[in-house]
Amino acid sequence: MSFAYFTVKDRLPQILTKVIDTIHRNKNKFLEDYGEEGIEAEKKAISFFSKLRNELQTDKPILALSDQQPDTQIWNQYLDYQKTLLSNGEEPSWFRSPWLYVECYMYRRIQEGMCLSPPISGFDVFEDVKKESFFQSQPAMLSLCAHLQELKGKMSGFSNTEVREEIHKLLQVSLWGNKCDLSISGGQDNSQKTSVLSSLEDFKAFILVDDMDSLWNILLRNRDGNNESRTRVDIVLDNAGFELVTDFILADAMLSLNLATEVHFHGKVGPWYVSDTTKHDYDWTIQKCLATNNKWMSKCGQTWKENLKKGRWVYHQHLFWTLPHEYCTMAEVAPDLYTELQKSDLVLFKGDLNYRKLTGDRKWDYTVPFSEALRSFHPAPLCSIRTLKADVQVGLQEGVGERLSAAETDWMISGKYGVIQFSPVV
Ligand SMILES: O=P(O)(O)OC[C@H]1O[C@](O)(CO)[C@@H](O)[C@@H]1O
Ligand SMILES: [Mn+2]
Repeated sequence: MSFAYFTVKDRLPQILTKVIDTIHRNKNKFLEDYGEEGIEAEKKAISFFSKLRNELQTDKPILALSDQQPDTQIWNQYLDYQKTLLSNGEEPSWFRSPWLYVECYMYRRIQEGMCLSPPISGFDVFEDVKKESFFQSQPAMLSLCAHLQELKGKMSGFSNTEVREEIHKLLQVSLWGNKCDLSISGGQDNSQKTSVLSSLEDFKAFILVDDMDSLWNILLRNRDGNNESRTRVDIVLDNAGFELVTDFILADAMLSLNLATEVHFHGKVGPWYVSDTTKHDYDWTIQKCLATNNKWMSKCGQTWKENLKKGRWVYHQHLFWTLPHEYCTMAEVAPDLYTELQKSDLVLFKGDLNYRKLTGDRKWDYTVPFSEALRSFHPAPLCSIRTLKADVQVGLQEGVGERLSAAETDWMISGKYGVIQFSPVV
């Protein structure tokens, strides 16, 4: 049984069941906020999601979206396109369509279900689990915040070698932070319990592609350049919770160590793949850090808030990140976003889903160069920072993929391995 099949058959219905439970559990909140209308909406949403789960489990055709959102038409056109790929008038269905498309489609249908259930439409069905995962990983986050503040205290005398070592560390922390997504665990707790910093050396053996020095060469230019030089780094965010805090720590360090002058973050417009970061999650996380009674963490929160105010950090959102499209179509489907990314000196793509979209989720040979798998997607020098949770991997040395496959059947989906994989503009 392929991982794709297992996902659609077991994991996605499980996530829908959790969504239904969550809405049911919040019934009183809806009653308090909206009275009887809130209760009616709760019923409507639950019946929508039960029906959706049934469509999925019985392999019904993929339906066009019926809400009126800015991306509705694009989704429906994409469905029409999927139809053209099938011969003899067959209809795309849940089990007979590409995994990437079906999985994205399910999350888009969840948005549709909420959208069609006013007045509770603004309710984020994954907010509870995202918050819980933040609180569960708080000890691990605290130790990272303490580490960062300590670093700031001593970095003024740092040599480039020391700075390099530090940024390598924080890149790895951000990589392993990607283990903590809630979609792979079907919405179950998957938080970080221990400090990653102390385990980095042990984990090194699991980094299959390590291009950290290519990033370093870009960042070093800013540090060594004159004061007027500007270096913009973009981070295409993945999960809220522990991973987001590791990304904040990395972004903060890049500014503080004078490796970048501005960091631009890209988040999702709505709830996505359970734990993906929305604007609300982003602001909430900074606010929560700021308000804790731990002095290191609250100092971090304060700095991050100021960074936003002063424009050193910028938050962006774009519909494209929640479309099913692979990134080689970005220039055509979302030219404005492509142009925005072209302004960057380095774009970091966090997480597994981004990797699948970068490579088009194809069955590439393990040794195909990353730049080739990106096809025409080269807006700026870019890097994927991702733990392996889906069966696509390129850019490995000859024989490595085969050796791993022989030794561990689940090496591509366990999240145990990771890559920090760079592509220049070619
Ligand atoms: O949060 P991430 O790293 O993008 O992981 C999400 C991944 O989890 C899955 O749902 C299961 O592997 C994939 O579809 C997806 O690529
Ligand atoms: Mn995710």
